[in-house]
Amino acid sequence: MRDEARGLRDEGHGRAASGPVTGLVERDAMVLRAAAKIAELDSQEEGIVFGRLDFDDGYTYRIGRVGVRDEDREPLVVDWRAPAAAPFYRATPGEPLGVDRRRVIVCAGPKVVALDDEVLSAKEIDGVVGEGALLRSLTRERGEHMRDIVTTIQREQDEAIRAPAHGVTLITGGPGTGKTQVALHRAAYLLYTDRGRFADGRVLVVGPSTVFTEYIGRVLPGLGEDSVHLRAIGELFDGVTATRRDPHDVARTKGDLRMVRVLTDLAWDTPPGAPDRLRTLKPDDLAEARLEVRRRCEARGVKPNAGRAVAARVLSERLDGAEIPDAFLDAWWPPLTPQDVLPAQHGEWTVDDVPLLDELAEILGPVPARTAPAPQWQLRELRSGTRVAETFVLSLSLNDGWQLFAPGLRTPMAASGQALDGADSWGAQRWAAAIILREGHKVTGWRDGFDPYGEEGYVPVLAEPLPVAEAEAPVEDVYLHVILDEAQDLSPMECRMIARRAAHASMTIVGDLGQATHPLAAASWPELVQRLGKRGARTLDLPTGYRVPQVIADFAARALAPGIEPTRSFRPGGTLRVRQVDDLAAAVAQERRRGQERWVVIAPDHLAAHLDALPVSQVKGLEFDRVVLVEPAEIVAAEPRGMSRLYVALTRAVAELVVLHRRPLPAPLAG
Ligand SMILES: Nc1ncnc2c1ncn2[C@@H]1O[C@H](COP(=O)(O)OP(=O)(O)OP(=O)(O)O)[C@@H](O)[C@H]1O
Repeated sequence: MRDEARGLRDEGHGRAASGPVTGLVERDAMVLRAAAKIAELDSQEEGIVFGRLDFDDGYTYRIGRVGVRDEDREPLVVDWRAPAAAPFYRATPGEPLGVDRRRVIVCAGPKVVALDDEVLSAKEIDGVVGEGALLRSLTRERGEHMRDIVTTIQREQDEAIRAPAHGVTLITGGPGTGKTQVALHRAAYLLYTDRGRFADGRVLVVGPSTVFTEYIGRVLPGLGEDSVHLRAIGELFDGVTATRRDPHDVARTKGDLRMVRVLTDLAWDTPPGAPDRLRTLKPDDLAEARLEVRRRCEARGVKPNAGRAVAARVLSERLDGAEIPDAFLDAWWPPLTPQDVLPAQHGEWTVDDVPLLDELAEILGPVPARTAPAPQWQLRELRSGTRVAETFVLSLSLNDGWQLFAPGLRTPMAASGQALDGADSWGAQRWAAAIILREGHKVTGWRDGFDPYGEEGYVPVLAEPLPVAEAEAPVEDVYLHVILDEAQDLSPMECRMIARRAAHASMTIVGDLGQATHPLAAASWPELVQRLGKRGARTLDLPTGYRVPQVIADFAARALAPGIEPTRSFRPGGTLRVRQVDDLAAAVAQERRRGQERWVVIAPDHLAAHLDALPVSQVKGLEFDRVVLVEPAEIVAAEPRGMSRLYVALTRAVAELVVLHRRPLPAPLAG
């Protein structure tokens, strides 16, 4: 397959650059496709085969990260997402699906280092080897980033990953049940099943924070998928990256649906710095005129940014038909961006501001593009053809052959990729015309001119004057599938922001009501689904925890909200220590010194900086080998859903949890 891809690339490069313009486009497409394939194959070398299924009818096949076929198109390795690979994840001794033996092949680079076999039939099978693949995977060295689980996906997880794409799929489960993993593998699965539909950024995955997206960011590329958009909630509005959250009381106000009304009033309000007099019109008259403009616009569904003409008419009527100067309108009814209306407080927007900015974008409407005509100087130069400054120019450099310069650039056009040697001026013009056409301009003739270095050259006469560079119209995010992780925490305003992006999309909603900490979190899943503008969902529950050992899970479950089932844990081992201390900082330092192990300290937000710890509000979705958790009572006291916040913090440790407290433990933990 590599050879084939390389052949394709070389053939692409070989297509004559001087041929018809379609040749160039084709060449680019071919080279790009081949490069993508080569990159995919290179990235999947490790573990290209990781499984084997032996069926009771003697049939055997191998499972891998990508499908591999021989020269006759016969499958050598089945892609893990193909229907044929499903028994690898679903067969159990109770329901073997015809599988006699499932083998997991563990590789380091191209070398097989271990085999794990599981016999699913009652028959005697020779040569069974290895320990449980899942256990091995759970106990191996962990890195800073989440790694994929393709080799050990469990049955219920597989069912959630392969649920149909359409409609709404709700995946619930306690901490560490693999919800995030399932969400990411599901994205890869959807791309595999319907690449034509979902490729090119049509799948959006939303996570709670940038720390979290950073942590999980390597999983999809590791699965060979790099076209999925992965965003934190604070990154959904273009142009703003928010990482800090507001205190819970502020978050409660900002997350409330009543903000829509507040923002609407703000959007129609007088912008700061607007003039307050126009001829005979005094401040009160202008304020009244503004209300009238709003009334008329709203009656016709015109948004503020499209209201300039209405504003001009209303003012003109009040000045006996006088024309309103552009300069006045520019200041009194300027086009506004959401950031103009809601400037950042203390120099930065918070995550809770992002849905408000997004709402404002909807209320204000797009900022009208100024359709500036080509300026006079440009038309003049295009007509005279004697200067280069702002148009293309083709010149002959003694050392480098024919070169094409683009408007405003002092270097030859990078897009053309090369200079043309050994051609006469006619051949060079044909070559240049093809490249200029690719840039969107038709050449109708050539005149004499100069290149940016003053060398004589040819300036193309273009069918239309070269337009002044305009800001490109923003590409609308049309997503066809939206995956929400930690969805239990979305406020009504955040749901509106997501619903706008998911209007035409099917959805996967992933979360755990037991970990809901937002003051306006939905009380139930149907309520959340409704907030997202959807109806009904197929629900899949993940019952088994793979992160937290049972001792820690049992302790954490004491903080679990009533009515929610605790998770049964698969992970063995684990230790838990709870210590009351006099001096928290000294105790933390002492824990940090213990052994060579890496400890992560989680503390109430207001103590975090002082203890050089992670603020408890930022650990959702993350996991660490060893956790020191400081002062649970203050975590609980800090916010209305403090107990759920504590539950999140208690369920981050994979191996060891130490709880340090000076104040008495919260009642449920002490019990
Ligand atoms: N089938 C599996 N094989 C190997 N490891 C797994 C499997 N399922 C889950 N894990 C591991 O368990 C840990 C928890 O998974 P994940 O973070 O997806 O859980 P979660 O349900 O999203 O947790 P939380 O609710 O706390 O965010 C991760 O380290 C993940 O790699």
